[in-house]
Amino acid sequence: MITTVTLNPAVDKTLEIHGFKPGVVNRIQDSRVEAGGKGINVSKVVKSLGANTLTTGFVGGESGKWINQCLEDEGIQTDFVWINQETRTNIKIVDTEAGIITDINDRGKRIEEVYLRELYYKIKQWAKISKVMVFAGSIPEGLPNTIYNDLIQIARNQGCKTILDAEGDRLLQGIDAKPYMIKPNIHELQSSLKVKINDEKDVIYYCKSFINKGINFVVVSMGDKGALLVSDNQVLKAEVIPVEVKSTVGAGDSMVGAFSYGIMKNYQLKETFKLAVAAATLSVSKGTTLHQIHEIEEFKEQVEIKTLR
Ligand SMILES: Nc1ncnc2c1ncn2[C@@H]1O[C@H](COP(=O)(O)OP(=O)(O)O)[C@@H](O)[C@H]1O
Ligand SMILES: O=P(O)(O)OC[C@H]1O[C@](O)(COP(=O)(O)O)[C@@H](O)[C@@H]1O
Repeated sequence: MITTVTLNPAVDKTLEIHGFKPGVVNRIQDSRVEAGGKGINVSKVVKSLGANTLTTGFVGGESGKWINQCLEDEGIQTDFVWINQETRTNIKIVDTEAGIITDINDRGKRIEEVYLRELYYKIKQWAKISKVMVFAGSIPEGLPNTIYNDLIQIARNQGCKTILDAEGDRLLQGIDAKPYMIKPNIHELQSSLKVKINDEKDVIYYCKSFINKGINFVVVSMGDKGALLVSDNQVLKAEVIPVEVKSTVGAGDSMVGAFSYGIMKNYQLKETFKLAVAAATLSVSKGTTLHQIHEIEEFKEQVEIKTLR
């Protein structure tokens, strides 16, 4: 089983506006709401691939109940810690004229110590029966900066392989706990390390520094420039598959979902990378809803992976 942990889930509200402009009245053409947050999106992809998945983290209020219900309806097992505050709503504005997406993410409500203790307990229990555990997304106020480091250690001590998708200090602190895999996007890599990345050689250089710290492999997604995978003895590059973009929200989460699946199944890295690019491409062209496995498989045929080293 694959367990995903979202410390800061969200109701994702997407607004499609043709020619969005700040400072004037904008008219919405179309809108939709989805259960979101990085780990939750990962679970949706795992479910689409046909594997069992459970999702945990903090939720509360009517939004929390709604998220929980959506996930259960999709066949995703849930075991959230229920807080006495409302789960956040994140707004995504899709400008259908310019093809630009603007994310407006709420910070999320403060988490009290008592809820954190409950989460630690749940992580330990689920890690015992999970092959892979995914930690993804921002952290709400009230949680220590070392939270991902602590949780990864708990999961690893139970024999679970871990994946971390975070940014800034949370990513760097988490890396010290030696997760099996990390997946920053190129912007997160730059901002976390406070460096300017000029080309692929730079990406590979920084990924190698993580490998030297005990990470098994690093995937850096680069939006419409594709993705790089760096391990101890391989550097792979995936080209992007040109598609009509519906929304890039959750594209990286789809990659992580497919990687967690491939790791659980002990697939070859190259094979898993193909699956991940296919899942991300499908998400870009159709959004972060549940997909059919054959739709992912169809894109997989088109994925080209080059071996750089
Ligand atoms: N415009 C696009 N067209 C086709 N594929 C895309 C596009 N943007 C992203 N992807 C695919 O999704 C993957 C993850 O996207 P990225 O935006 O880097 O992730 P994140 O959501 O973490 O920021 C990319 O490596 C690529 O395979
Ligand atoms: O926890 P964060 O960093 O605020 O991100 C939460 C948002 O990220 C998402 O998981 C999408 O991921 P990306 O922004 O990486 O595409 C949304 O579902 C959610 O609103």
